[in-house]
Amino acid sequence: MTTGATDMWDKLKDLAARETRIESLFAEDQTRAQSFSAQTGDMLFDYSKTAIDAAARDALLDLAAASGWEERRDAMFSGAPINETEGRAVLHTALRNLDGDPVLQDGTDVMPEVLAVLDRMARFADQFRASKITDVVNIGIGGSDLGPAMAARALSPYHDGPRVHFVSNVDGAHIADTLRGCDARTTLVIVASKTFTTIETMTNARTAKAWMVDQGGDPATQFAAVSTALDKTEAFGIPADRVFGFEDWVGGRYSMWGPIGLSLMIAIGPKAFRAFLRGGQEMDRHMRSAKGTDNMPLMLALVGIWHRQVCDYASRAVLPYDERLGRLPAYLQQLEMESNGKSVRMDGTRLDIPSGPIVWGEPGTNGQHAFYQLIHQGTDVIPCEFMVAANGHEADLGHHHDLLVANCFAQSEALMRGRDLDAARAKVADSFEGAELERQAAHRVFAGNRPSTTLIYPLLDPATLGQIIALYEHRVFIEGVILGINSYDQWGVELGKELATALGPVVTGEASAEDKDGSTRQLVAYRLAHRTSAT
Ligand SMILES: O=P(O)(O)OC[C@H]1O[C@H](O)[C@H](O)[C@@H](O)[C@@H]1O
Repeated sequence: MTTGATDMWDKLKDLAARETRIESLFAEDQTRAQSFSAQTGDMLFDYSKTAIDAAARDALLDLAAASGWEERRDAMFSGAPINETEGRAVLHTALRNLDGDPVLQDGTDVMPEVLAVLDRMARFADQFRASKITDVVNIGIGGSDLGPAMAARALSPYHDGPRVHFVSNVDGAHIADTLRGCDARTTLVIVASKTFTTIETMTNARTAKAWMVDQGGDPATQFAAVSTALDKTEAFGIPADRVFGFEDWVGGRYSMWGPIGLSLMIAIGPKAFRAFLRGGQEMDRHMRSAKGTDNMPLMLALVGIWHRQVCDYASRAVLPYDERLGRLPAYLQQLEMESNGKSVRMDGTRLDIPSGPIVWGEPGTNGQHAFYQLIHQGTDVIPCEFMVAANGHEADLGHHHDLLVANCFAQSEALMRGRDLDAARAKVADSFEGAELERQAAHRVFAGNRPSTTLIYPLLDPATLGQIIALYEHRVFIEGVILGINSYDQWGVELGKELATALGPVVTGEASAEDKDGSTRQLVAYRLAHRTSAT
């Protein structure tokens, strides 16, 4: 790290060491809520309930400027190979560039092909939406599963096509439980895999094919594929007219905007799918044009940097007050942790500050009755990222939504304000006295001063979901640039895959475990001793 950069981090650490009381920032600045928020369109991102004050924000903005994130952004959009360890461009934004402005990759405009594939997807989706098909089974994992699975659930009010199911796990339970509810004669299977080599997906795809043949369906007309590896889809026996290709400049966890989103498009229809893309495109435009504190992805990223790398909080909770965003935390886990969970910088040197945080969460209000205890009173500070719509889709259940919103706002207020010892004493004064009162009161103290942000929007419609996902993608990108890491590779997933391949014949007894460690040998021995069937 350069001396200048070290100084910036040191300055930020000093600013964090002041242990600012968040509530007092509101007392000092009547306009704090407005000035520590960013807005784009109807969407509001409020980060005023954090300890970031004007000095801290300026220092964070200096850090961002020094990282050269804007040049890096422009390089990304212009098709430069910013994924330097794999020598690839990062152009998932082209998939939502609906107006078709040229995007050059190696001197060739990718947009005609992108838009042609989108049109083909739409024709295909319309054809199956109007057919006898009752069920669509998307077989994929990681980036070939989480995006469409998350969005199909998020956008269920727009779902007017066949049922969609998502099978990812190599655990036979997943495909078995899914296919049990489907009729092989009216089911479309989409095999979604960027590489078309992923063991889970290929195993599930072969099982689904055998099931279809066995149950009277026709894989020749009821299978489709989404991949960058067209030779492999052909070898699997899927005719070219039912294969949707994309290029290696789309990372797996950034791929739901293109053909990987086919299952979603069949569920909600091409029009709603395009609205989703349009939302993403709007966020791209905002991220490319809004300056400084007006730039929502930049501010979301800087809040992330402040909490993880400056304040050293190890995790962040994503807490959507929206039941339909139940898979968003899992989606963001891949997006954020696979992108920024790196210990080595782009130049091969060691990262000497923390990598990206642990991302986790569940929808509210459910989490309130489960793990929020620790967020409020545990010894670790966990920055919370709340999100909520001003309106629900259930017009006749407006009172539910009122309660949902009230709970969301109450949590950020409670985290910030806490409850001091006097207030805790007052709570129990009627029931206890003396030493017992003190003891009981101590348990009811909330330290408060726990940071949170809130993202709020009118309604979770397709365009809004597109905005949210693109917002988080850009946040990950900017954080990655500031850390100096490559957010677009994932070498950390390789070793386990290699060892699993080697262990395949060991766990069936065909190969010896003798070169393994004692624990692995014990586990293999247990498995073989208790194995009831050889399949
Ligand atoms: O789409 P596929 O090639 O089947 O890859 C599916 C997933 O598996 C890999 O192990 C990567 O960790 C993910 O980034 C990827 O999304």
